[in-house]
Amino acid sequence: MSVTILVINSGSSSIKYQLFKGNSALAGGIVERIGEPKSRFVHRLFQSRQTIEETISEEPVSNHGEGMSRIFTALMESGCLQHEADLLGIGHRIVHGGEAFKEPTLIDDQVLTRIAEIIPLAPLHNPANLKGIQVALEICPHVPQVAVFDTAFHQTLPPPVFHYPLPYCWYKTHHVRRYGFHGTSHHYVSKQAAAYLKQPLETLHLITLHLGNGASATAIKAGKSMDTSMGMTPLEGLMMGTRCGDIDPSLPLYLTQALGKSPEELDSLLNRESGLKGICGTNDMRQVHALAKAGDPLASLAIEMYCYRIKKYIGAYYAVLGRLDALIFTGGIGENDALIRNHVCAGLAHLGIVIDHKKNQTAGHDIFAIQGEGGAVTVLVIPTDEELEIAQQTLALIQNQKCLDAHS
Ligand SMILES: Nc1ncnc2c1ncn2[C@@H]1O[C@H](COP(=O)(O)OP(=O)(O)O)[C@@H](O)[C@H]1O
Ligand SMILES: CC(=O)OP(=O)(O)O
Ligand SMILES: [Mg+2]
Repeated sequence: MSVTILVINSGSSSIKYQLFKGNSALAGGIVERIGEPKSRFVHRLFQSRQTIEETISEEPVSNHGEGMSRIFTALMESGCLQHEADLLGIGHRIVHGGEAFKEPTLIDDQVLTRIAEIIPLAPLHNPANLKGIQVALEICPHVPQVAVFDTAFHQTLPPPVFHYPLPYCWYKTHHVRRYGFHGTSHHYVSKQAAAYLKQPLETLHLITLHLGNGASATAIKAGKSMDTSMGMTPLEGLMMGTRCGDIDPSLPLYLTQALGKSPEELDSLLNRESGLKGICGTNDMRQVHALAKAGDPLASLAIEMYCYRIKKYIGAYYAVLGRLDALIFTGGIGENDALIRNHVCAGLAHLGIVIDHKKNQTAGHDIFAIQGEGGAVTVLVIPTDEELEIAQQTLALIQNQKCLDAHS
């Protein structure tokens, strides 16, 4: 049981987790609605990436500390862990690493302070991520803990891409720039694509589309992020489940002046009440399709807007890359939604993007190619696995550190 890594993704009201032995996930789950009267804890055991057992508990979980204790108890009771000391390390997803963190980092007091300093840039995500580290440190003070940042992969963005056309001093004084997110996912699927195509990542020009609740597109050249649709925060870019993505920056000012909206109301409006939900009332793409099928014109409009905006980014990133070897769909929608993939790719034959409708209907857990005849661009559906990527990066860093310690 020694090479076991626990991955924690701690959000404001939930903790997601997965326990890995090597590259195999043994168990995982989620504690959600923490602090609310109706919490829910789902614990699953896996074998060959399939769930073989699922336990659901609806007892209240009052805080993150209690949530983490429940996770450890479940891991021990199900025999996945005998003792905390069986863990070689714990990897934490941290959404915002600012400019300070370009790679996975071993957590110490100084790192905790620096993550806390970045809170103003990611007020929705970083406080909850920090909380996850704090409670994991309380439960496992002797297990090495590693922070893996969503922003790290995008630290290669060139200056003309990451600067906003705003007074330059804001960058210097307030770190105002584009950072990009979902980097762990974009990085993971780009490596998977290279392995599938049997070509070195360094030779490939790729566009990766992470379409989950949050959604982002990235242009990747020679394994490096050259542009990405999210910006200083995960609000910029594509239309998302509840986030608006790109809008006229004057709009919040207009809403303040015309409707007297406060900053808090605007934050909630743009982050939680917009996107698919804002247009047709639900952020669940499956429900959007059901509504559209039943004749709801706003659900059809939401689907068209969603796909149109992705198409625009594909065109822009094609121009950035100069050549496109593969277009990659991932995330809950990208992996499962043939209709969205079809709408996104429709009319892009002039860019070499053509879909085979039969192949596009494939469903499964593995990578599959869906390009059709005459399409010069390979189109791939690749299940993302941010947790596995975090586990691998955590393990690599800890093993490297052990080597360094042994030689010092
Ligand atoms: N079979 C499916 N068909 C269409 N959409 C799906 C399917 N399964 C999940 N989704 C959509 O995926 C989205 C959530 O994606 P996911 O990557 O799980 O999100 P998160 O960003 O929370 O990790 C939701 O909009 C959900 O409706
Ligand atoms: C950064 C971000 O948008 O993450 P998520 O998709 O998990 O909300
Ligand atoms: Mg996800």
